[in-house]
Amino acid sequence: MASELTYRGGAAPGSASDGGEYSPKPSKPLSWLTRAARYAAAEHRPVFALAGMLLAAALFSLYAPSASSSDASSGRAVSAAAATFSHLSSLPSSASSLHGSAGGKVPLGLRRRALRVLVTGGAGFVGSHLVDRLVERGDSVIVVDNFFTGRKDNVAHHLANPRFEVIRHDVVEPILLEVDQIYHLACPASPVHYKIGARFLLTSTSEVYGDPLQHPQVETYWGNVNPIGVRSCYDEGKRTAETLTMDYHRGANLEVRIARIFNTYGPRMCIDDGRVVSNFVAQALRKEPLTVYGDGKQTRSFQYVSDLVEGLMSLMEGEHIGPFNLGNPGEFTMLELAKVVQDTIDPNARIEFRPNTADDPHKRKPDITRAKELLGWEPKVPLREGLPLMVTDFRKRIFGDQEA
Ligand SMILES: O=c1ccn([C@@H]2O[C@H](COP(=O)(O)OP(=O)(O)O[C@H]3OC[C@@H](O)[C@H](O)[C@H]3O)[C@@H](O)[C@H]2O)c(=O)[nH]1
Repeated sequence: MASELTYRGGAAPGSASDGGEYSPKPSKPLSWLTRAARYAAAEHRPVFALAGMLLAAALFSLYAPSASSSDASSGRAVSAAAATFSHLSSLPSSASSLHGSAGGKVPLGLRRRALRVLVTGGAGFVGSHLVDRLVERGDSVIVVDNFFTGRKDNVAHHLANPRFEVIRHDVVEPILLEVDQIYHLACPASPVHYKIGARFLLTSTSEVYGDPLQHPQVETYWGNVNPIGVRSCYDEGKRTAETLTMDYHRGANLEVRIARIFNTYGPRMCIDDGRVVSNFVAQALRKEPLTVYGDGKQTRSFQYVSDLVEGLMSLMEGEHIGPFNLGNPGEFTMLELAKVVQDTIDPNARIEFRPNTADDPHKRKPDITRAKELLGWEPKVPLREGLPLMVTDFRKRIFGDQEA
């Protein structure tokens, strides 16, 4: 079934490995024409040359509409959440151009055309904040979410908006959608599933650095990950997703972007999924002790969700593939974080030490030089300003509106 929906572009070109012949984005677009003409002249077969020209004209007219960016619907690439990676790598090289078709800079004075944007995992914590910003700037947004961890409540305020759609769907299954951009925030068992023409942004993670031996972490660092440990499915899963994303870029000329997201917090975060900020905030509000794992001296860098959303959008709209670290370089030990939570919610909140989990990274802090220079992005909300905003939301959700 999946394969039927996968690739409808004609015969598969050769793979990149078969003698380097396959070049998804030919640097000399007319070289084939010269070769064909030489061949036709040498073989005295003008009829074949004529047929070749007709074929080229037909292909051009087929492709031309998707290259236009002046019209929202004609410029929209057909995106089919269908392909397995092996199928996707056989897409024709003309499926997308690297720059400009899906976003990009708009000259001053011209109104930016509205895009149709797919956000997988758009009912989740980060996804729903991203959806808010995309709707706000005038785009049409389609959310695909299986609601395993996402919540309808997170996007309920958009349901009456004709520019918003939500589809209950697991992204491991094929789906056909027409979009310009794809923000892939869902974290499925198997990674990218989209055929293409749309620009694809993978949300990877700081966990690709594992328990890092370099500090702070720069994007060029390859990481220190235990391949068989209890957290490997997440770490290695995201590393594989990065690999496949880049393979698609190189092999199928897919337009891609990769973000490595560091610890993020804010309103709408899952209350009970065990992350440290949500745990501490919920515990302090419920008058329970704050559970500090290990000695509490391990560090993390905490980014407010609106900063992350701005970073993701700058990455999607910009011209650079990445990977880019998106995180707040402000570094805290877990004991320091507990202190901020005490100061914000309840100075009398007790701390209880618990055994730490296996392979817990000892420290983590993003080097964001690359994002600053190439995306013009840096976080703006310090922990002590962002945390109270999250606390207001948690208070409402834990105790109900009346006690907020
Ligand atoms: O109650 C708790 C929970 C967690 N912790 C500690 O807090 C630290 C952070 O733990 P979290 O589970 O919040 O987050 P982690 O840094 O381990 O992973 C996170 O990082 C980057 C994201 O991409 C991942 O999605 C997210 O899991 C760890 O050292 C953990 O041991 C506590 O001290 N107490």
